[in-house]
Amino acid sequence: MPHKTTAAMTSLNGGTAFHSLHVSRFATLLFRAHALLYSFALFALLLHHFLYPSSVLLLAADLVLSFLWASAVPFRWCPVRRKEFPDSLLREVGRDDLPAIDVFVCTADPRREPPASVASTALSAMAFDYPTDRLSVYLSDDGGSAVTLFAFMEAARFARYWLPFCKENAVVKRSPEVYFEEESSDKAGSKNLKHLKSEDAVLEQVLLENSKDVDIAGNSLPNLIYVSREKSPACHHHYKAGALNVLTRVSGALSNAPIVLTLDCDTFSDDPRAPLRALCYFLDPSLAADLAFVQFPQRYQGINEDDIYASRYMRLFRFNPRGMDGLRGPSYVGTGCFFARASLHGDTKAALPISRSDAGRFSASDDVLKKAHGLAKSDFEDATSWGSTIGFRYGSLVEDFNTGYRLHCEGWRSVLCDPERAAFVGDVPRNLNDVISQMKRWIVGLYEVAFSRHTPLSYGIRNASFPMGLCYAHYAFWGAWCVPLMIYGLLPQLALIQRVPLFPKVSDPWFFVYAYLFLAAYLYDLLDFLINGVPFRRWWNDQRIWLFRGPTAYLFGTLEFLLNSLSVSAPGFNLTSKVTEEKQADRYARGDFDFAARSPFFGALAAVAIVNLSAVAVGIKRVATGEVEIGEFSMQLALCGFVAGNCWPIYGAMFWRRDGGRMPVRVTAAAAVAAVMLHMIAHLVSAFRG
Ligand SMILES: O=c1ccn([C@@H]2O[C@H](COP(=O)(O)OP(=O)(O)O[C@H]3O[C@H](CO)[C@@H](O)[C@H](O)[C@H]3O)[C@@H](O)[C@H]2O)c(=O)[nH]1
Ligand SMILES: [Mn+2]
Repeated sequence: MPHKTTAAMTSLNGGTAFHSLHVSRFATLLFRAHALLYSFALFALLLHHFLYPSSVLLLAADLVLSFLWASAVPFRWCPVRRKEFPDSLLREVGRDDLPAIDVFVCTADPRREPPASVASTALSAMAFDYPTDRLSVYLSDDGGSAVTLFAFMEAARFARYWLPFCKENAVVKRSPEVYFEEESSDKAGSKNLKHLKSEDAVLEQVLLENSKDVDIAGNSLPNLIYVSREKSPACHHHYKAGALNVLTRVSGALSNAPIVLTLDCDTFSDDPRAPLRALCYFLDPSLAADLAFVQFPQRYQGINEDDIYASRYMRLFRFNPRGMDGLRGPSYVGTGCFFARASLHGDTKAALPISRSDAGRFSASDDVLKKAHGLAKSDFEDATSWGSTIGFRYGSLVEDFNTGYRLHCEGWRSVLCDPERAAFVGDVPRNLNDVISQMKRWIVGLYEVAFSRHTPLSYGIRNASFPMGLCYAHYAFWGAWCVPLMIYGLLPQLALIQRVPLFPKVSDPWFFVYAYLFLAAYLYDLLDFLINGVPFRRWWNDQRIWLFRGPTAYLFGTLEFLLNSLSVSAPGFNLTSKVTEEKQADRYARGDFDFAARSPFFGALAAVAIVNLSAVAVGIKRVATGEVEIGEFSMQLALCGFVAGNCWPIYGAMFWRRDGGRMPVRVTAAAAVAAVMLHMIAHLVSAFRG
């Protein structure tokens, strides 16, 4: 397998190159050839539907599949890889001329996001290999928790030892929690967390000030500021986007750095030179004029060997961004992203390029603090453009996706910074229910963009370019996967049991269209993973989880969005827990699926699994007894065999596992009832038609 492709190297920066761009000709050509053939086959498939109509549902499934396939083409059309040369940057610019950086860290709930870990994330950013007189770290605490504030006071003291220690010993892992690999003592959940109470709940506290505080070696420390914005029932607080906008304003008053880095509370820095890498782009005059953000991919720690829940999101965070980078730039993924502040203020692009020596002046005088206080009040944004045309955008649970998308539509660009060694590392949910819940929230948020007046299908295509609009449409309608997955996961199986053939016989030439479409899609996907050095088993698990999302995250997300649209329910941000119970963690480390929750997701998943298992059993029996001819049902049999094979962990969890990760009996029973009902409906329908 060719791991390296021919690389064309272009220097984008006239004199000293701060970065380079590689276009992989081989991969591009290979994909375009594949895309051409595949689109012919898709046309043939649709033609077949019109010549020999078999089922409207299958037609609907194939139409959605075709849309999702076509909208994913731009991701592979001309992917690029970049490289940064921070040493060249330092030689050219010099440390004293680097622009100031404001780092934003968000946290929301001390029970789900242990304050010690959050503080560790902040410390890892404070310890960046960067002049401390132009580095400020802001924490937004949406939980308004006294424990978090206390943890940050301790962190401020600890920084006096930690920063010189890192620098003297050239430590690369600058998250103390990760460095010491200690289990933080209060991870198991502290019950009596006090919430801060002050007159109006806004609380801002400057914990470290560069001009005053020094470490034990006498060097100055970066600024560290704790912010807890005011929340009131009268105003929507807009979740993380609201928190980020408060930080944007508060930091604007205090330090006003031209570069802003956003981090989730679990995303620690694992490369102290990450800011320098981002600056390789921001300080390149040929890019700077319209560069809104430099995105590092989301990467994670603690994923098990085979990555059973496909937590790496290879397509989402690794492959697709490279493709978008060859267009107008990758989407914003919420963390590990450096912004040009000007782009957040909706400033005209003339405000850029960032002046190199824009050190920003930190001031925390009483006047400034008073002003900042007002900026964090809950009603400050009333009748302003915050969240609509400036700052992080509101109206979607995926504020990151929405914000990046809108910036691209406004003409800004972005760059993917994807060094070999992960620069930022975060946590993944370690039980299946959390994994699915997280994705369900994303699906709802993505639909909110899909069906807004800024829908990528028209607004996006018009404003961000045709291929960018398609990429965004692909994501925005991600939940639509539930249509083909549910239909292909149930209909052919139920029809098999009712003796209704749905697909061409093996002897029929049309059979090859189906076979080709399935195999080519699967093989190409596998190739994508293998070329990128991902072992086969991880790919296998990835496609399995994709199937599992059909009756769970995709379906429930779609239904939830529908209910929200009808105002039956309202969107909510269910925070991903960063705490895993010990037994769950053990199961995850062993690579055992965790079905312990009494979750409707598992009920739906198990129902589909039971239908497929029964179809396999009945189908094999019928073929063995000569009741049906195998050629007529071969595709239906192969399909339920394939799905049932993928469902193996579900059968284990229902029938023979005895450990804590097995499926609750109630869930299994509910699923069995649902499966029986599906069979009855199928029976009635076929009786009615026959
Ligand atoms: O009201 C809120 C809700 C969340 N957060 C913070 O937002 C971050 C992300 O929340 P998390 O529960 O970890 O969501 P995930 O789904 O794991 O996060 C992914 O998806 C989010 C929504 O698209 C992005 O914001 C994140 O960057 C991205 O990593 C965390 O630091 C939270 O503390 C807040 O500050 N206020
Ligand atoms: Mn997260």
